[in-house]
Amino acid sequence: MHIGSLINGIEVRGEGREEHEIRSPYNGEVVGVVEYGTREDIEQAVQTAYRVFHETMKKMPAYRRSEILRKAADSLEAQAEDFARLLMAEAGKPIRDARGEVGRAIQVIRFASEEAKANDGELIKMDSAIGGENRIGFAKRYPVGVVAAITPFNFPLNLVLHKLATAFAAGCTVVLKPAEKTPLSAMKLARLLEEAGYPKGALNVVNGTGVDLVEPLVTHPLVKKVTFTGSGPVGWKIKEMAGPRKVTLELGSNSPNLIFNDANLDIAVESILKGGFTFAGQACISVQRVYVQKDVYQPLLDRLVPKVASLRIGDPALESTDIGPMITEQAAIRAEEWIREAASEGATILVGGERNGNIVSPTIITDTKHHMKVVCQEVFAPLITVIPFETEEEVIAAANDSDYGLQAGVFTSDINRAFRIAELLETGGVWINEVSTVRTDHIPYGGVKLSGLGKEGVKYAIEDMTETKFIGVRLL
Ligand SMILES: NC(=O)C1=CN([C@@H]2O[C@H](COP(=O)(O)OP(=O)(O)OC[C@H]3O[C@@H](n4cnc5c(N)ncnc54)[C@H](O)[C@@H]3O)[C@@H](O)[C@H]2O)C=CC1
Ligand SMILES: O=C(O)[C@H](O)CS(=O)(=O)O
Repeated sequence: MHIGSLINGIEVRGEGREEHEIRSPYNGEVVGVVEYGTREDIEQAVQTAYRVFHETMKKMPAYRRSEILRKAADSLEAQAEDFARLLMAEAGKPIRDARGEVGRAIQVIRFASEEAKANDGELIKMDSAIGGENRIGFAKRYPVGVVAAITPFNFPLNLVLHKLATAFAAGCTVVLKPAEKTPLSAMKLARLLEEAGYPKGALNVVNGTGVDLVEPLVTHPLVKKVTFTGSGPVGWKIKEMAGPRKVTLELGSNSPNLIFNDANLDIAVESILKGGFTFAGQACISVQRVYVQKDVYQPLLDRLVPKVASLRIGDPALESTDIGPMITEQAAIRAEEWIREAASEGATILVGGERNGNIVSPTIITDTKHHMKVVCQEVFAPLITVIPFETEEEVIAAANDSDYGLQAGVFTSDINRAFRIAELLETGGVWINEVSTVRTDHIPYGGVKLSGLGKEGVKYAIEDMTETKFIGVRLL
């Protein structure tokens, strides 16, 4: 696959644009070539998106947007295996996980198709206010206009769709800057959406690095909303750049998962295994800190360690592979350094801790201290720390002692405790008897503290791509 950027339905390439190879994170094979767009391409893309918003999208009825999205979902379903193989090739995602991502992406488009037809406002009970008698009031939502979308490498299809499908459902137009490590699936998706009926220029994609392209994109006067998913420092910098525009930030975390002594340990172990190691832990809600009540600390480890040790590491193309490569060797080296640093300060590596090129073996660390990077920062690698606790108060304090707050998991069979803790955890979402890593695509999703700002989840993302206008009538 050789791609450029997509502006007004035309793929722009050549004319001095730099070529970059996309290589498999697993074996370094070239899987595609991308030509980086320029600042001028950003200008053209935004101007196009602005024109198409006013000339076309504003006139397109909701039923038509819904139909186009339905067609896009059917088309993605028909090409699901091709997309899964592309995700596997460019991101190094094990094929079973890649298929899972495509399955979710299809659902995202279907949810967006339904939401395109949902109510876009509410009736206000005007006579609740003194002086409101004899009046009718509406709060009606309108699309904001041009949305700038910036996305990360780890879910290169689904997280892109969380922005593209929702913007279209809302009636907005988009300029997308996908992750430079995974632009191929984003471009294939853009073509699919146009074939399904997105008007030319409703979706524009400019490929290249964030350093080069994001500032001119998010500061453009015609951009009304910025939606970013990626790492914290970049996200908060973008928010500063975006000034008065609406901004959604979906950022990282070091998710806490709490296992009480009345929990079903088999379920907890299976869930941690999946939630801590899927896609080599490169998910922002990956299980990172596992707090286990003292009575069940050793029994949990006795069950978990052999299962982690038996995870199959290797070629993401194989159906049997559980753990593939990390996205780059630098990312794997960083994880290895953090593990070594913790070990040198007294932590115990119960399993894993080794690196071979881009691959970090699945790792469990115990005897950690709170200040260690593997505990207090986002590891974004196949690594969990397991920490004992005694009381409910103690574990709530420990879980909340974090700069992040995205999602958490609590395992207990005491429903009163479950709700008590859910109220007290400082995160955007809490699962009971499920790990932090689980996300269905229609729930409100987004962090507090340094984990982000605003919510995604189809309906919630759409709300954030609209402005509410009040319209009142005085009955004469
Ligand atoms: N809360 C959420 O929903 C999610 C959060 N993430 C977070 O994303 C991170 C991993 O993804 P990456 O792709 O490595 O993140 P990243 O922040 O490096 O890149 C994300 C996007 O920002 C752009 N970018 C990078 N550096 C930039 C700069 N200096 N200025 C402007 N733009 C820049 C990139 O080109 C890319 O499009 C993790 O921290 C993870 O937790 C990932 C997925 C979902
Ligand atoms: O959609 C998801 O599963 C997550 O948003 C991906 S990530 O945020 O965990 O990276």
